[in-house]
Amino acid sequence: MRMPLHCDVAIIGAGTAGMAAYRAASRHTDRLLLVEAAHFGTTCARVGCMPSKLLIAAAAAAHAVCEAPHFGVLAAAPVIDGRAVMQRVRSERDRFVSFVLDAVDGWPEATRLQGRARFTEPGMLDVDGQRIDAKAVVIATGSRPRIPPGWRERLGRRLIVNDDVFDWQDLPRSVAVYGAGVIGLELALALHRLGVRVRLFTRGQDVGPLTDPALQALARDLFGAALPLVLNAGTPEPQLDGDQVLIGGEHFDLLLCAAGREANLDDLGLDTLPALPRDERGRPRVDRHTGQWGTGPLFIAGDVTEDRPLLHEASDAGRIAGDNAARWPKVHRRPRRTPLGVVFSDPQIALAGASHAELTAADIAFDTGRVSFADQGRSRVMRANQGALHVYAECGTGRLLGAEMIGPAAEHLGHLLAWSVQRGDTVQDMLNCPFYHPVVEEGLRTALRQLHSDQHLPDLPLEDCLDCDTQAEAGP
Ligand SMILES: Cc1cc2nc3c(=O)[nH]c(=O)nc-3n(C[C@H](O)[C@H](O)[C@H](O)COP(=O)(O)OP(=O)(O)OC[C@H]3O[C@@H](n4cnc5c(N)ncnc54)[C@H](O)[C@@H]3O)c2cc1C
Ligand SMILES: NC(=O)c1ccc[n+]([C@@H]2O[C@H](COP(=O)([O-])OP(=O)(O)OC[C@H]3O[C@@H](n4cnc5c(N)ncnc54)[C@H](O)[C@@H]3O)[C@@H](O)[C@H]2O)c1
Repeated sequence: MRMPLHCDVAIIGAGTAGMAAYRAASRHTDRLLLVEAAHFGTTCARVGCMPSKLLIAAAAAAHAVCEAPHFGVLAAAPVIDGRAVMQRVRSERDRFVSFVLDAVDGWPEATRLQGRARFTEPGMLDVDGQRIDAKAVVIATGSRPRIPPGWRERLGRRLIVNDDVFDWQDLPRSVAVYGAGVIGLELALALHRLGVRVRLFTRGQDVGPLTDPALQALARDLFGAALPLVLNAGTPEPQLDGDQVLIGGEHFDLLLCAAGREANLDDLGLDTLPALPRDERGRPRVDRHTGQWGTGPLFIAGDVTEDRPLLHEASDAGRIAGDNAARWPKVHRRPRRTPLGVVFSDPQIALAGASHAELTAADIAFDTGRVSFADQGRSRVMRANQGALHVYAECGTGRLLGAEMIGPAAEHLGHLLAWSVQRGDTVQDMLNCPFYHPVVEEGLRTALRQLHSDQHLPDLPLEDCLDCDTQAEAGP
């Protein structure tokens, strides 16, 4: 039996959250252990954010060629060299991963351990036979794709998940995609634009994360026109037919399952610990300002918590958890940022601040400012004049609460809106800011002006407000 390793903080999982936890904890102690079961390099760099955006960039290049004739620029239909597309995706992906690996390699070797960690009792872990005795533990084990029961057994290697896509040597001829959440939507659109025969199936009728019913309906229309989409498919029963997958009466080379993700919590030996608080859906009930789970020296961060599973959130949560694990028992409460989510589809989607669903569920009285991009000047110039933006502000004060949009430049407008929500701006504060011409942001100004006029808030003194009505002063 090997002697246990003793440390102040053990971190399980070397993804974005685990690495942030390691960096934060290392400011307090060098008695650290970072345990990784599979690959160092993070989900984001290896099989998530970065390679998916590389594939989307190739799809955008192909789409631009298809669009060129609409501008009077004649171009032949693009020829997609699938091997070259995937070569660039893999080599750029490897470059991003190498930066992460360089960071990990820069940390003392004695603080890194390869193996699968499980609790055997509070503060005690087993990593493939090596015992670890830790004063505090951070769980940062991420998540994995959810696969309907029986699909793996039935379809074998014809069933794939996002991880598999980015190791392709060439593009396949056809892919059925199941799940129209963020991953399904981004990958299905990219593959479709790269000439792969795609059909996107979704269990219900929602496409992407928009919660505003009018915008969700618009998303269904826009994406239904952009690619073959089957709504309300339930949970289909795909079959293997020769070397093809048969789903919805159609054959495909592959079935890409993008039906959400499951937290990597089940194989951690948590049953050896005193009961930990969970919500009604079984998710960890965590104080997101401390990262503490329960009352002892146990912290948890990143996608494993199923709370805003995004890169910047995993990084923030990891930092808070690692810092507090090392400070234990002196736990500090830290602020969190305003929610911001972006989908890199075309058109893009953004959610900033509180969503329509959250405002409605919380029974908050809010007004909505709306703009359609169909006739928005700059959007039309670019032939990107699709979609709409809804901005939500508190009744009575005009304080900006949140926004949802599908349309051009959503990744940028989403940032402006999230920053304004976080600052506590009112609609008037935003209208007081400069808007250049001609830019997509002018669409935001239209929505804000409509919201301001609908809210019937008293005008500010004229010396404080350039936009305020001068009628009263001017007289009849
Ligand atoms: C296809 C895709 C695209 C995405 N695109 C974006 C995007 O554009 N923008 C964005 O903000 N977010 C995006 N995300 C989400 C983002 O990648 C995640 O939020 C982030 O990577 C989560 O980091 P994490 O540290 O929680 O988990 P991970 O990075 O997954 O790290 C968890 C680690 O824990 C390890 N582990 C698990 N169990 C154990 C164990 N028992 N012992 C030891 N180690 C263990 C795993 O091997 C893994 O390395 C995307 C995700 C996917 C899948
Ligand atoms: N651009 C980005 O920032 C980006 C890109 C990709 C992923 N991500 C992050 O990764 C997370 C995971 O992405 P995702 O697409 O896996 O999740 P998701 O929550 O966005 O979508 C999951 C989809 O699967 C469906 N679904 C859920 N349970 C199902 C079941 N049992 N059977 C069939 N369908 C089911 C849902 O209805 C939904 O359409 C996202 O929530 C997002 O936070 C972000």
